[in-house]
Amino acid sequence: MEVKARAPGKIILSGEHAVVHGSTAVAASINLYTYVTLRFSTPSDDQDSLKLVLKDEGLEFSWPTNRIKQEFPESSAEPQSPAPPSCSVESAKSIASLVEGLNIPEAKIAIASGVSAFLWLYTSIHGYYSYKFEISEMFKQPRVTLRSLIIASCELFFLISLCLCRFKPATVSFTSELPMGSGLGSSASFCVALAAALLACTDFVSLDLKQQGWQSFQEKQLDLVNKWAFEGEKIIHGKPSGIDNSVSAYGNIISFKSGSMTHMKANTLLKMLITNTKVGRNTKALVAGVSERMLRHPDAMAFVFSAVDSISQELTLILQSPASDDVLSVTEKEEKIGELMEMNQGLLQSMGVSHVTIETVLRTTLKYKLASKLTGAGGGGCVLTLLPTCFVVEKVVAELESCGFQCFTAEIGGKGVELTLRCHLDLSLLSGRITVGD
Ligand SMILES: Nc1ncnc2c1ncn2[C@@H]1O[C@H](COP(=O)(O)OP(=O)(O)O)[C@@H](O)[C@H]1O
Ligand SMILES: C[C@@](O)(CCOP(=O)(O)O)CC(=O)O
Ligand SMILES: [Mg+2]
Repeated sequence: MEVKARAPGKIILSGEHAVVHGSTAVAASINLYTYVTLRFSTPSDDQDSLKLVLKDEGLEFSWPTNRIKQEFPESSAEPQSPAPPSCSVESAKSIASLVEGLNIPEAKIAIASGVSAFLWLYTSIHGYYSYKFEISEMFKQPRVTLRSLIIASCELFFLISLCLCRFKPATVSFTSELPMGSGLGSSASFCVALAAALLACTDFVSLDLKQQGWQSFQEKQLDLVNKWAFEGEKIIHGKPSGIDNSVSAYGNIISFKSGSMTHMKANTLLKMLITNTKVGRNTKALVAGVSERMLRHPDAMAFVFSAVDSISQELTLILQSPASDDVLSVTEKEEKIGELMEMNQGLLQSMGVSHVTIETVLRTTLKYKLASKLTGAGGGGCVLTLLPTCFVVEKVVAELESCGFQCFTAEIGGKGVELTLRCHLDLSLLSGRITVGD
């Protein structure tokens, strides 16, 4: 049995950093995903360890399940509510000890926080919920077919093996279309995809085993995926606002303030060029830098955050206004959005999160009368450029790429996290190998 989940990355149209301090921000999902495949071991695998495979990095880690049990001795307390707990100091120490022994190459040390978030979500979700043990609906159907029998037996076999031990041996593999650490929310999509795959195996989530292809979660289940992913983001970001995991979980375009969000179907079709400066940076350090600046200049920074809030609120109104609004034509809307993006960029500069390469992108796109702003934490990473309707993009892309940057466009505002199940079963009674749902 294999569970595969995919969770999208995001762009922030306005409000990054300020959103951490309570301002409104507007973000949209993009059609670039992190994929996770979770496969619990079967007796024939003869594997008593938890394996993490980071395909893009060419890295593989593994922990014997006994070692994990040693670090996380059984908790006698039953969970009072399904709400996820935060990582305690004690658990953080256990995770650090599990990560320490891995000898992650120095050049790739940034992924240590991702590995820690992985261990936290894996051990917590395992320890917190019981695995589902329900006989397939198919048995209740009047017509029992060979296919329904195979799926039901497969399900039963899988569930029995899951229930036998607390930290189940498994292989968890990740691959992503998102450049890591560049402002497109790879950390959040990593946590959302993982939380979704893990929760899909618990009694909290019911999925249609008969359905092929990607399927979405019900709203209540999605809320839980989002809450767990937020706990994972805390391990990577330190102090996340929650906007990245929310947009990755729910998709769409969202207006987000202090944990509450408004989902928007954009009535204005926005086309954005994304330019990756390829300058690596770390969201945790940048967020901490803005907080320190706020401590040094609380009054001035309060005005900056309040200005960002107004920008995001105005942007929300424009995005929500009807498509055929006679008052605001498409061109007027685009001009207003571009201006708001430029104003936001100015405020991000005053927060100290721009970068010389970001400034180069801004200068280059301005030559073509295009408005741009950094997206995500800044300090390098990606820049957004609004492409007005009918704009021919080739020349500006060529100029940006001649500076060594990488340009691409992405569809925005699509679906959030989704998953798919694959069920394999060897039936010794039958001579051949039968694979169901593959
Ligand atoms: N596919 C992945 N595998 C392992 N770690 C990941 C993966 N994607 C993201 N991460 C973790 O998230 C970090 C990047 O997050 P962050 O600095 O917030 O940038 P962003 O979210 O914009 O990509 C990485 O350094 C790593 O620790
Ligand atoms: C800077 C911030 O607003 C967005 C960070 O996005 P990213 O990790 O750079 O993709 C932080 C947050 O909202 O948690
Ligand atoms: Mg991030």
